[in-house]
Amino acid sequence: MADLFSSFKLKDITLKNRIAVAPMCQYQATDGLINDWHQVHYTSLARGGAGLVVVEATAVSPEGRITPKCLGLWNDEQAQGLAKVASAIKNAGAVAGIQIGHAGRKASANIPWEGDDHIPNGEGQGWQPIAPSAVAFGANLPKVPTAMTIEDIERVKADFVAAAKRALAAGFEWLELHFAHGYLAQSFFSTYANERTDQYGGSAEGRGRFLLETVTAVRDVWPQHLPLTARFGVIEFDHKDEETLTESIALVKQFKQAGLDMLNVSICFSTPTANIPWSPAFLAPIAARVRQEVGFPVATSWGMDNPLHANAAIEDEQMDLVMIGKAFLANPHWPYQAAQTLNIARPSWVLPASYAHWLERYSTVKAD
Ligand SMILES: C=C(C(=O)O)c1ccccc1
Repeated sequence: MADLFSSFKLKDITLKNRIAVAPMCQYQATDGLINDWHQVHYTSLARGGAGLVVVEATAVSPEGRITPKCLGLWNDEQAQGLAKVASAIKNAGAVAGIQIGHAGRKASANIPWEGDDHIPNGEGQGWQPIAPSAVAFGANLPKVPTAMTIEDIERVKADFVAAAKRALAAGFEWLELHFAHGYLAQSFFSTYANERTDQYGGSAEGRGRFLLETVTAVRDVWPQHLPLTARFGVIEFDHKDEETLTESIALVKQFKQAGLDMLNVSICFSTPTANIPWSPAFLAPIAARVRQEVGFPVATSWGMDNPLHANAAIEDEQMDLVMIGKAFLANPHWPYQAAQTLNIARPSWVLPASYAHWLERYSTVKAD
């Protein structure tokens, strides 16, 4: 029976444990380029003992950024910078992953601690968002986006393909498509956002077409021996959950047929009216249902910070990988804390030798 510290092989990539650092936007970039913040941030997380580190939502085009301070992978200079991050993650003993996405109607926003709202037209570094339909998210993101033409749709799919190629060239070995959290791909599938009457709207098949075509197009350029994954919201918590789950799982089955290797199960975040039942491991049963019905590996995050919950989710085969987010910001060595909590032998050795040696030696903790 696998546990949190069992290895995990997906395609030709083997993770040393089931702990992944979830992608978490840092909002520290200028023109989509990394800087010292990202280099230190990801290197320190990778040294913390996780098997996989997934770099934050990285935009496939300038208008695909959530905020002006988001990372990008739409040019070679950005890829060259990210190559240093990928190398540092791998040198620290983790697999280097990256999430690529497009923010859609949630784009052109101020960073969370500077408003977390759409940048007013004509002010600062804002731009006009694009989306499946001219329907605003609402609340703090009231801008009405421009409805995408078929040419726009083709361009954005090509942007995903180009970003995937750049991620590969930069040395990443794990790719996650950002299909969650009310961003562009999620919004194509959402009836809250997609009012199209063409082949990219209407039925669940029509609303899923952009996502499925993007998986197919990226799979064609992402090597078969490397994991291609997606973070996808399968539940909205809007009192229509069974309908959303049923439609979402049917689409995920098509993703699998198109070559997706794993799903990072998340929340739709397509409407400000959702009532999310925040609680420890609350998505684990949802992840287990996707894993069971689709028949491929899943991960999830949100409330998985307790090592006992994370370990149980793996032991009980609810999921194959646990995505830990905020807990890593509070403690970059979370795997060491988890190893102690789970009574793993010589827990300090989940960390690099330069740390493990001192943590284990001259211990002042009286052995039982
Ligand atoms: C910045 C986010 C992302 O990149 O997905 C996000 C947005 C909403 C909730 C959680 C995370």
